Amino acid sequence: MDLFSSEKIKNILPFDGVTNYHGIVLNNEQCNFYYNELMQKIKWKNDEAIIFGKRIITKRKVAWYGESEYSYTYSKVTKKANIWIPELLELKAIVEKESNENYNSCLLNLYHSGDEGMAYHSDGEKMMKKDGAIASLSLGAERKFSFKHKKNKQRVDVILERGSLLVMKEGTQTNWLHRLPPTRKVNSPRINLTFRTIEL
Ligand SMILES: O=C(O)CCC(=O)C(=O)O
Ligand SMILES: [Fe+2]
Repeated sequence: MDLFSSEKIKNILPFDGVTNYHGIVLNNEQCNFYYNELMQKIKWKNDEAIIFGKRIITKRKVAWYGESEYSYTYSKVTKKANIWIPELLELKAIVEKESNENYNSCLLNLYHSGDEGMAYHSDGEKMMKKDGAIASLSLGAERKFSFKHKKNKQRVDVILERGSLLVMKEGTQTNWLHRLPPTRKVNSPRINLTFRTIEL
């Protein structure tokens, strides 16, 4: 983060957490380039999860990447990571510079249209660095993203623009849930990358 860009960075949570919206960090050309590369090169798979004891397959596609083929447990199902590809390392470098943090893994989500989303949750898996930053980079369609306070249920919405960066930091996962609500207004795909630190 440099002195001049810090003006546009703001904490969107009113209390009990820091989540900084950095605005657009990739130009139009970079957005098109990485969107197309990731669509083709990522090993997209439908996600499996156990919800209320039942195994479900999501319409949304996902992929985990990192420096080794570590196993990780997410939504109660254990999966194996893929090794970084050059395009992801380039994006990781951009995000690390902008957020002034380091990451060792990335979860990618592909929402084919507005009828795919993600329900309220927080990202506090055992393997994740406690209260570590999670940097969320968005490509493709713009979507609304919502936070809900775990105790008083206060809500905060933010529009995640194409090429934008949102960094969830201290307090966010402990005190707030977040979701990507489904919407009828969007009928084109969105790719989201969340860079994280996993303790291996
Ligand atoms: O798609 C998004 O913007 C958020 C995804 C998310 O919350 C997650 O992968 O944990
Ligand atoms: Fe999340």
